[in-house]
Amino acid sequence: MACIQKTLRGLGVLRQLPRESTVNQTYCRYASSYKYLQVDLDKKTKVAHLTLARKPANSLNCDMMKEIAMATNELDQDRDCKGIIINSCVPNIFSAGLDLTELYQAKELFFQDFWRSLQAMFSTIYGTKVVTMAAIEGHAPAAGCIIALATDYRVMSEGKFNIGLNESMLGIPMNFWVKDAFIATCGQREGERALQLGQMFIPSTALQIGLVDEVVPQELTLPTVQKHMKQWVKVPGGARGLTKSLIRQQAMDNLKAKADEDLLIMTRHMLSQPIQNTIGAYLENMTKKSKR
Ligand SMILES: CC/C=C\CC/C=C/CC(=O)SCCNC(=O)CCNC(=O)[C@H](O)C(C)(C)COP(=O)(O)OP(=O)(O)OC[C@H]1O[C@@H](n2cnc3c(N)ncnc32)[C@H](O)[C@@H]1OP(=O)(O)O
Repeated sequence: MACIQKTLRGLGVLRQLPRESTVNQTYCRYASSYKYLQVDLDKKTKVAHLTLARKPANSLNCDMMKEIAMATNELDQDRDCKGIIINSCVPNIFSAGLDLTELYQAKELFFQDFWRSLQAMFSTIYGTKVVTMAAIEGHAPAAGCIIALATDYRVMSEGKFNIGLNESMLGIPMNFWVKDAFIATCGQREGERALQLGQMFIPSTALQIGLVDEVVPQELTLPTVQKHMKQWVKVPGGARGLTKSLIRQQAMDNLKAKADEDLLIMTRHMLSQPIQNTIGAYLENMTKKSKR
């Protein structure tokens, strides 16, 4: 975990985090400092629920990504926490991805903070030693999919939902750590196809390509994740955690070593006029759609 904290500090995201939860009860809430999350730790089961709570679509603004990194880091350090379930309180939407309103016409300094927060959110979830699982009860495009990809196990709801990395379709070129996470999960061939095409998948196809581990009726999504979590946290934490680090350390090291380069490249792309025009047009379409 020292490694995650170092990365977060390096990325300028880690501020003063409370070392321990303030309430010493069986069911403990870390709520006080979070605006866009609900974080509950059940000290009996040692499982936390980190619920994305930014209506209307859980689009990830800069502050929300910082909160997710901080909450994950806080839980990682809590001896009473062995597992984190990430879910959403917005019906039918896990997360709509990056907040396009913050990306549109962003100033360079703000964008840098934004992108570092995205890097930190991913690396904190990806690098935590505790078990992480995603209950995807709705759409999970782009950065919504990235949150899910960073976890250890993903259960998605049946229904007319989409998950995937549609960046190419938005004119946004893929970057290395998202590509690596996708390929580590779905394989080289699927990566070549899905990432170039910016493909989004319905739940059954996401299951076929290994992007999610299970698809179940919506009302069973969270209970299914809770059931798996119960099993995973029974495995001796030291051995499991070290095994997880062993598997993920190379990717973590790469991200740390090349975070500045990633930021430079993405700043150039994301603030370029063609991508800004695409984001502007996309936002206009979304506004028109919601007025209908
Ligand atoms: C580049 C390197 C690789 C990866 C690094 C990470 C990069 C990631 C890039 C991104 O994440 S870009 C964002 C991509 N996201 C999307 O393309 C999804 C856009 N949204 C949708 O497709 C839909 O909103 C939905 C399928 C998620 C939900 O559909 P529906 O239930 O019909 O809701 P609405 O479309 O009416 O949306 C409700 C509400 O939320 C606003 N909204 C939705 N998505 C975003 C967003 N990404 N940013 C900001 N705001 C968003 C939408 O405008 C509506 O707002 P109202 O005020 O009109 O209610």
